[in-house]
Amino acid sequence: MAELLKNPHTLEKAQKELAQVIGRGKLVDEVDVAQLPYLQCIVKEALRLHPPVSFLIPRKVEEDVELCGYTIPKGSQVLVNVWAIGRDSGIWENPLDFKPERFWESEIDLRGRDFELIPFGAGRRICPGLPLAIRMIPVALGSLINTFNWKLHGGIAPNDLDMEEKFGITLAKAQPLLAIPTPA
Ligand code: HEM
Repeated sequence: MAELLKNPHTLEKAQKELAQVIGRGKLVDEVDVAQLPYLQCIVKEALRLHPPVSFLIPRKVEEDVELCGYTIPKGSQVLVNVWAIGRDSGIWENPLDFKPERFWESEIDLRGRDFELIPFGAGRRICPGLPLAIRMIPVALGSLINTFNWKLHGGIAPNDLDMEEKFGITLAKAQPLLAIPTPA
């Protein structure tokens, strides 16, 4: 929601897609999501820039491993910084821009298959809540933006919205988002 309110053209584009596919003012149903590719791109882009779990569960290396020219000795603890991967300019063009369109023509998926986008982790300890989350996030977000018009509290201009983050076990917005809904 914060990124959508910071980037009103993206919000408008998502609302337009929803209006065309399910009709303005309606709640999104799980079956609608497959027909809402832009909404799905928004979810990917939000999880790329703001992964709620910024470090994966630590892994321990069971035997010496050679990886990309590095030797990782047996017994090492490996911490995977998903937050940094999502902002790596060697992988993403203009990584700090919120640009859901980067996923339009892309096959990159967030189910742990493409290591540049692993907000749910990967492998044996991948998040078991993934199937629930990837169904519920677009339903909840899509319903919020399709049934209400939104503006920032206190007349804050979109560009001035404070997006600072607070690191903890999960990543949170340092300043809570204050947004005002009016019925669509
Ligand atoms: C946006 C939503 C969510 C995100 C981004 C997320 C992300 C993650 C990540 C990154 C991990 C660590 C995976 C790894 O180290 O490879 C994890 C683990 C876990 N998640 Fe989630 N999660 C989400 C929602 C959920 C939900 C809805 C549930 C439960 C209903 C859940 C339950 C768990 C559990 C139990 C683990 C530990 C799994 C293990 O250690 O074997 N998560 N999650």
